[in-house]
This record gives sequence, C-alpha cells and structure tokens, in this order.
Amino acid sequence: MKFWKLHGAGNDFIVIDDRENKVNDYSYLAKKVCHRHFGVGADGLLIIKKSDDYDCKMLYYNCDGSQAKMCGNGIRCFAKFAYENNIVDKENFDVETLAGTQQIRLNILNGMVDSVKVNIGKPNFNPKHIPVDTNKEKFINEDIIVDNKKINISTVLLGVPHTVVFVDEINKDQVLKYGELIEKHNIFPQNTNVNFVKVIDEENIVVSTWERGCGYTLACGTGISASAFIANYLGKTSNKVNVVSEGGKLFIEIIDDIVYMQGPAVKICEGILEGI
Ligand SMILES: N[C@@H](CCC[C@H](N)C(=O)O)C(=O)O
Repeated sequence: MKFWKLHGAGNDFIVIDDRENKVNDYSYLAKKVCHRHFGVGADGLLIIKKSDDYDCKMLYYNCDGSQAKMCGNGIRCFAKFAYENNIVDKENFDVETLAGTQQIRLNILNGMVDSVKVNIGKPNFNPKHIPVDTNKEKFINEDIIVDNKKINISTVLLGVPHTVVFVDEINKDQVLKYGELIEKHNIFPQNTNVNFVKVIDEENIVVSTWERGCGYTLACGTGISASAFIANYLGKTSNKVNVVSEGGKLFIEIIDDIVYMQGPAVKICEGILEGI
C-alpha cells in the first residue's frame, strides 16, 4: 500500500488512502508503521475513507494505536495528500471526522499545497462532553493537585480534550513530568492532552504539548487552537494570535467563538508499506 509521510509544524504523520477498505486493523497498523525504530516513524496514522455526505472522511490513530476523533496538524497534512493525489479537486472542501465536519481552505503555491486553513469549530466547555469528572458547569481556572503540587488548569473539548496550564517559562522537563501526570489525573476519565502556554504579549504565545496517545510532540494543532482560545477567553490575548511551538508556527484566529487554524503541511517522503 502506498503511503506519504508528512509533517505539520513537526507533528509527523503517515497518510494512506483506504477508500477501498483493504485494511482491517488500523490500530495495529498505526502501532507498526509509527514505530520510530521498527516502522516508518510518526506521531500518528491518518486514513482517507469515502464519505457519504462530504468530500472525504478522515480517521486518525495515535502512535500507541489509540483512536482520536480529530487531529489539527494531521488534517492539514491529510488535505495536502487528498488534493495532490487528486482525491479532491477543490481548494475549499469539507472533511468528515469523528468530531464533526471540518472546512478546509488550501493555499496553493505553484500547483502544490503550501499551507492550509481549517475551521475547527467552537470549543465545548461542557465537562460531561470533555469529559471532566466535576459538578461545575465549566472547568476553567480551576486548581487540581498533582504530585502534591497545586496546578491551575482550564479544560475544553476542541475535537479532543485539551487542558491548558499557563506558565512563566516553558520548561521541557516540566512538560514531560507534569504532562503525563495531568493527562492521567483521575478527573479525566478519558485522559486529556496537556498544553503548557507562555503568553509573550497580546498577539504571541508559545505552546508546548504533552499528547494523549503519543507523549511529547513538536506541536499539536488542536492543542495550539485550544490554548489560543482559552488565552483569549481569559483576556490574556487578542483574537488573532501567532503561536510558536518547538516544531513550527501556526496562526490562530477566533471569530464568534469559532477557531480558525492556519499552518503548514509539508511532504517528507513517500513509499510502499509491505505486507499490509
Ligand atoms: N496531534 C494532534 C492531536 C492528536 C490527538 C490526540 N493525541 C488525542 O489523542 O486526543 C493535533 O495536531 O491536533
């Protein structure tokens, strides 16, 4: 089976076209091909499927084999693969995901997809939907205890669950240690992605993410979007924010509570997966 490997701000993916339903276990395939030593190596696997109602459908699996409903950096790479392989022939199209329909707008340069803008919808504050185990109506600006330390967090659902921790400085050791502890804290029955956010000024933030299902990644698209949304919601930033992560930059705009994410999609290589 043919594959492409791409990255979006350093968050890397294997993309396959399985509209003919040839693969029967995507979880197994994700673990196998995403392995950094025994596979191609990636943070996740993206699969193109046929959609009854939209231009195409995206499925996503983390490198540990768990399925997630949405992937922000992934959908930009997915859109580049779909357009450059003539699976869709439009510059604006709709992708069905398990988190709802995502509207894609491609920026084309010399016939190739250079960057992609995605309407990833409105963040959902409802703890039952995120889910967060609490009686509160929202879980914003709340203290939790992690390893005997009080940590202030805010959590929303933006396709997948995202928790934001504002910090004075980004410290990778802290992201690795507290990221995993917060991810698996018992108030999160389905775990959470964890974003450590430094606000530089009204229009610039830095985000470092610990991801559910893959650990530390160089960037997380839905995480960066949720971070920009919460920073704006709490009055720390404006509705247009440049976001820097270790692997690259994204631009986030919030209009009427809808989050628009814009960023790169870069092809690394292509090849054939044997024995699939
Ligand atoms: N890297 C992604 C998010 C992927 C899903 C996440 N790890 C989860 O399991 O919730 C992004 O760019 O949004």
